Amino acid sequence: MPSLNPRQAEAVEHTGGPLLVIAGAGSGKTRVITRKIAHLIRAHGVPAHAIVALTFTNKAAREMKARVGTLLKGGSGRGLKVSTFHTFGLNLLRREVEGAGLRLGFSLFDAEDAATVLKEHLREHALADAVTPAAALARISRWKNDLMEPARAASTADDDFEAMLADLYGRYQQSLTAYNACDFDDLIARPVRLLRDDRDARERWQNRIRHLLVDEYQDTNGAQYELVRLLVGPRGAFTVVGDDDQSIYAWRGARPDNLARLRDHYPTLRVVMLEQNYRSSARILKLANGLIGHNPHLFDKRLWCDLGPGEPARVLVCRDEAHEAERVAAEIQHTHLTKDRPYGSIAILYRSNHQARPFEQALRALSVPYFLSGGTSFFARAEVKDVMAYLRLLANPADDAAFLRVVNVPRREIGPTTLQRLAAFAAEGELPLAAACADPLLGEHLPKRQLGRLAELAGLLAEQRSQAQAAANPVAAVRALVERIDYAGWCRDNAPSRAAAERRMDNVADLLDWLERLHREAAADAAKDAGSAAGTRLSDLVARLTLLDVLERQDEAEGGDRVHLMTLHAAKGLEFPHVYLVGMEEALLPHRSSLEEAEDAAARPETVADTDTGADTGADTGAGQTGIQEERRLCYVGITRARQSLTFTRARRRRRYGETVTCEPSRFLAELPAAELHQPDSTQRSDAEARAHGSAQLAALKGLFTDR
Ligand SMILES: Nc1ncnc2c1ncn2[C@@H]1O[C@H](COP(=O)(O)OP(=O)(O)OP(=O)(O)O)[C@@H](O)[C@H]1O
Ligand SMILES: [Mg+2]
Repeated sequence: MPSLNPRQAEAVEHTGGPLLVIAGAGSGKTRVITRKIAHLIRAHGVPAHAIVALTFTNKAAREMKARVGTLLKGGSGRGLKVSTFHTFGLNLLRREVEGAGLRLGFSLFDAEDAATVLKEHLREHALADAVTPAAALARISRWKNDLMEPARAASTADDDFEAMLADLYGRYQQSLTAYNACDFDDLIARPVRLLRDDRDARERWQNRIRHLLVDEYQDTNGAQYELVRLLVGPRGAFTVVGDDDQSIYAWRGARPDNLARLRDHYPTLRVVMLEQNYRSSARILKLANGLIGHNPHLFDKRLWCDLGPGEPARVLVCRDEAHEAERVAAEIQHTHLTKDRPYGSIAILYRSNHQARPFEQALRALSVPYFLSGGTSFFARAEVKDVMAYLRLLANPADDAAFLRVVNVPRREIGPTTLQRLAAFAAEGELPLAAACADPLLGEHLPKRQLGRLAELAGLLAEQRSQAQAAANPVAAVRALVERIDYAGWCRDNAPSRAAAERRMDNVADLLDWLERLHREAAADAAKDAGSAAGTRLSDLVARLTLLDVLERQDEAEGGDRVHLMTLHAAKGLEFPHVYLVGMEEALLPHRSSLEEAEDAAARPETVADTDTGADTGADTGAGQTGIQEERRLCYVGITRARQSLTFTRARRRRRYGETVTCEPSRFLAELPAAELHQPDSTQRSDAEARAHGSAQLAALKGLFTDR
């Protein structure tokens, strides 16, 4: 098997039973997955549609599909299912709608929709001061990720507060059922429940899937663990690959000990460790190993490489965030112009989205093209949410969250009192709000004028809905609706400027075009996959759209030679020749929240003693350290993205909430082996600035030639 080392080949060829590949960053875990898929199809004749590969981001799924595509020439990979866990769950629910306790055309609620539902319940029970919707949602999410139903959550609650949240959880689930909606966590929890309780469904799926592969397995949560187990069944034909040192989703319920649990559940589990790193130079690897050595480990791993020592890593100390950004931007431009370093080979990685802004400004000022993953989501924009809400209502008339969003967009003069009466009436009759609007009995509760407005809205929705259902292309009906409500006019009247109004309409146009494209794709899929009852219903399109996060969308616009800007979370699994890991300061990385957790723990006398236990191993195992450990893993993920060069930066001061604060260097810098780090002394600051100046001149010169 070419270009696989013996261990990798062993992992690829072991196709009969359960297999775990546990290995450090850059050791070829993802390569094992793609090669194995190709091997199963080519050498074992497994049909592509009987293989399921699961990842955590849309980008990773798409890349994997593309890689397998190049390995398998000539269409034998068609029908292969590579997707995120959530997309897989959605597809399963669409095929098993009734068994899963849903009705056709169910809605997918995002975090904001879910918060709207919770807010209603909090208000109704006068709990708005007790807990925020976001905090309640986080707790509910953890219960769901641990597969705890509301009743069990209530019976295991330790105190009144937990009991109150468990009660809220129950009400929230009832609302979702009434709205015929799922939230993101349900996309995993519902399939698990279905497969657990319904033997026929379970056998159907187990027969359908001949081999299941999971990348980044360390980030699976309890529900995802169960889902994998139920899908593979007793045969256990699966391959999972992971690295406990790269587990960075504990805050979302990820359980790296899922790696260890596998051994208990599958006694025949084969474990393969990979130790050769093919990605990074020796110095980068030493830094990575040095840092992660401060964490306790589930598995002991050694990583080596034969790529040579490489360049020393640097730490640039900057005055403030603007200086940090300018220095990095200037250096990027300089190396691009003088060393022909492609912009696309460079990544700027940071802990939190808000850190991106100064870098965007600085790069723009130097006309360096860049590409930002994440940031304000396309789907968080008001105009996109408005049109999406209309879409959702057309797809699912019971979607009350969508109804409330658009009832006065454009303005219909339907006031809060009217809405409250409508809601009370709807609740009494157990009707969705949109249906209540058209109910003949509503007239007893509302004055004529208000009634007329509501009826008009209901009529509009019903009419467009039947058009959407009748049309071969439901997107045309959506376009017609946007025209009919004169959404463009509403934008003009409500945007702060004409330019802003145009931008909003551009986004709406983008959304519609995109929907059109998805519709075509879905139609093609349905034609190929005759077993799917999915078709191209509007609700499918809406659900697909909701699942695509901003990364996906922006990836489409990617292309061209651009610097990558992204968070450490988004960078997982990726690699870049040159990496800038910026904002290496306490409170940024490690993130403030993890520091607070550590402080809280230290303040509790009974746990203080525990902090000593890690001392002899050098590992950070003390109380309150789990957050810090996760931050350390994030830093490890960042370092191990780099192939050739790695540059850390930090600022001495930074503006935070409107005031300038002094910043401490990140503790992680001190944990790195000093011999591998080069810290140019601060007089070089002016150096970088001089370079920036020189670069600007060079750029101007280059421009002179290329413009002609
Ligand atoms: N046997 C090999 N020969 C040559 N190159 C390899 C080999 N195995 C992996 N690589 C290369 O090493 C790099 C890292 O591989 P890959 O991304 O699969 O690692 P990984 O273990 O999944 O990393 P991460 O933990 O960051 O996800 C890739 O560029 C890949 O093409
Ligand atoms: Mg990988």
